[in-house]
Amino acid sequence: MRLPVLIINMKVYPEVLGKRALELAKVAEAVSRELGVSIAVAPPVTELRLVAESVGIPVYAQGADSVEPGARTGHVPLEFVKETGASGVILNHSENRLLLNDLGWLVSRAKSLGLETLVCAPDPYTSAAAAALEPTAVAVEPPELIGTGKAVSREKPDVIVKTVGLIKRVNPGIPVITGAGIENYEDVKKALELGTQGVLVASAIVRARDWRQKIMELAKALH
Ligand SMILES: O=C(CO)COP(=O)(O)O
Repeated sequence: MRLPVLIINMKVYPEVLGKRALELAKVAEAVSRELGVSIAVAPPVTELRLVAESVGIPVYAQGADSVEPGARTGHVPLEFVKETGASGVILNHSENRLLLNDLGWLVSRAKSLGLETLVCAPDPYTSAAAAALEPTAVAVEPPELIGTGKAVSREKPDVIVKTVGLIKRVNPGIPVITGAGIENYEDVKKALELGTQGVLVASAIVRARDWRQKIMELAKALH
């Protein structure tokens, strides 16, 4: 992924049901082109192929299961994510947590498949542990701020600073991203000032009345 980056996690909000996910991805692509900034999208799994085949910005799966292809009803193995054309996968999101063993397995298997990995973690020490697995990037997201509109960069700047410091000690090559409650231009600016290389945003964009306006506002802070 090109840094700094704005990653839009669409989750499964009703606002992105069906083809609306592709519409949002197209708005993100247009803004990325206009501003020349790096924007990635993570659509619902049911829309992954459609979005990956239709836009020229990086598309991430919101998750994957730690299973090999085979007799696994209802699971999503990494091989199936890769085949949709997605370029990466979000792992261990607070709303979809994994066991450490499974996370380690997924990160290394993704690497061998050529898929990028964004591993989420709720606090600085867990983030440092995630960095030890050598994913593409780590995203620190205090779960209590997710979806609240209270930005991690405003409410808990110490969490970001500590995470950046710890990860530097574990592996200085792993970029730190942050998310939770990010709402406006200032929240993104502050996150970057505190040493991150991007933000992971959901509700402020997905639930905005005007997607383009909100994505523009947040993306401009990456300049
Ligand atoms: O969970 C998040 C992104 O992965 C953050 O969600 P919000 O932007 O809605 O707080």
